[in-house]
Amino acid sequence: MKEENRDMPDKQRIGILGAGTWGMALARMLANCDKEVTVWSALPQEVEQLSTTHIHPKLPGVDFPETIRYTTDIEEACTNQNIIMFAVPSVFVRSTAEKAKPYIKDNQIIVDVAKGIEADTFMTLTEVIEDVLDNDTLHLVALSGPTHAEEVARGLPTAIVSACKNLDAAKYVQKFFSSPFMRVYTNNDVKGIEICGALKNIIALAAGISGGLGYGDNARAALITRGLAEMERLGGRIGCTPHTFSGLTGMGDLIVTCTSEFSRNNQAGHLIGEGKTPAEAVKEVGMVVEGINALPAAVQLAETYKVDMPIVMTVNKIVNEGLNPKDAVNALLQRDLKSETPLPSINDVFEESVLRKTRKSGMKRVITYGTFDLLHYGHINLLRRAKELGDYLIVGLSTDEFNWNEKQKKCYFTYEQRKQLLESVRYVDLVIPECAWDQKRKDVHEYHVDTFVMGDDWKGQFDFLEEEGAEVVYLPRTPEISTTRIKKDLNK
Ligand SMILES: NC(=O)C1=CN([C@@H]2O[C@H](COP(=O)(O)OP(=O)(O)OC[C@H]3O[C@@H](n4cnc5c(N)ncnc54)[C@H](O)[C@@H]3O)[C@@H](O)[C@H]2O)C=CC1
Ligand SMILES: O=C(CO)COP(=O)(O)O
Repeated sequence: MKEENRDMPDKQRIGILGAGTWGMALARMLANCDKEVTVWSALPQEVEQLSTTHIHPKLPGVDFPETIRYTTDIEEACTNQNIIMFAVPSVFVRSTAEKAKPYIKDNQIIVDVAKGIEADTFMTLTEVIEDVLDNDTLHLVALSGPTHAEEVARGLPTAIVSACKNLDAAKYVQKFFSSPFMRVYTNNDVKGIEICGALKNIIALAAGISGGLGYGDNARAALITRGLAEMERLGGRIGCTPHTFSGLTGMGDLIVTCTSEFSRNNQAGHLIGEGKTPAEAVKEVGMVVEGINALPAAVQLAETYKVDMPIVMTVNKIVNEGLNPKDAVNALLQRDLKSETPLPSINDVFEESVLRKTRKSGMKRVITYGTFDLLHYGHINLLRRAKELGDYLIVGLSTDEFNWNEKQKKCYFTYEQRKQLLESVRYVDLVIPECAWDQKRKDVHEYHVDTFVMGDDWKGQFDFLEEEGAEVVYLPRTPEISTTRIKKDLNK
């Protein structure tokens, strides 16, 4: 981060995009901390009302400093600012970024405080902004935590997290937003922070629905705890840091949203539990209910990553498929009995920590696929050369079902036996199941693969993986040996 861009001669300045309750609560806090605050809104009547009354209709009893400037001109809000902050509801983040794009300078710090995941792209909101602005010099920060606008606007103690891959930018935002009543922490797990922010809203809908049905604190505590387990499971598969989920943006925000009378998601859920339709509930709340917006992406992510998320799925059935809330809760309770998540083994922890590292992290990951039945020196030659292309070798091992259904091939050794053999080869770091031809594209992303390796009998057939960012290498096979040959020779 170039420090000189932050050295502005006068007061520190911020342009806030969005004049809802959260944008305005932060505008008030920052203006009271002597920051120069400009608030942009897409709605001219909102700008008119705020600049004449200095009152926000959804934050009654809160007065806003007259120093705050209001505008409908996004160029004015984005020009010459230390920070530009996105505070519009998630569905408007992309269109607002498109409007702001011409006025964003290099090295700009951009903070997002909205919580959600875009429905069609499954991008988190800093990813959406990054996608639109398409400028490598920008610093994108997610600012998130258990922070109801109604309390921040009244100066009540609050803690929040400034998350950015660039520590200097995270610290800059930490300092900028620290106030006598707001304590700001840093974190570099941006994806984890944003996944937490989006998913906790869905769990809060569930908590509200439960309350609306007349269920008590026990049910709410169960939903919070099991909801957190669902968030952690998905986060773990995506590669987020486990600790994030027990932090302010995970457990903290989940607690506040599932228990507070101020929560829009909790309120909407309550109304749905009492029998209102989701549309009626959203209308009655009168502010954005992000849990509903986040449902399509959450469901898709759970299905794509094959993560069990029963609470999220149940809320989706109620909100989007018209399932009766009472029946839905009964179905949730009647599921197969199981244990609470077991502690991962030391090996799992190690694998997780390796696989979480993204490409360009310095560790080069290689993947290869095959059946590896009757493991022989030709296999070992291939595995050794594959490992030499990087630091960490993953083997996608064809399952017995896949071999039988797709290749009409029956192995001598079972999948578990073949897996055990491969795991004892010193070149192999991880064995994963290969269950379908088309999983390779997904694996390349999920395991942050740099190099895809196959024997040269497959030459040309996997070149399409280069589009996914992996280098594709075909290694010459050891000519005189193969499993088929061994079987044939033994049958002589
Ligand atoms: N309210 C809260 O306590 C907190 C909210 N958040 C997040 O902040 C985001 C905003 O939430 P709120 O301020 O509560 O929402 P809100 O419902 O109060 O925001 C409505 C605002 O959206 C803006 N808007 C309306 N139509 C627009 C358009 N076409 N284009 C651009 N902007 C438009 C307007 O300024 C309007 O006032 C959400 O993602 C929410 O999850 C995060 C933390 C706390
Ligand atoms: O994110 C929030 C509090 O941290 C706001 O949650 P609600 O949108 O449910 O009010």
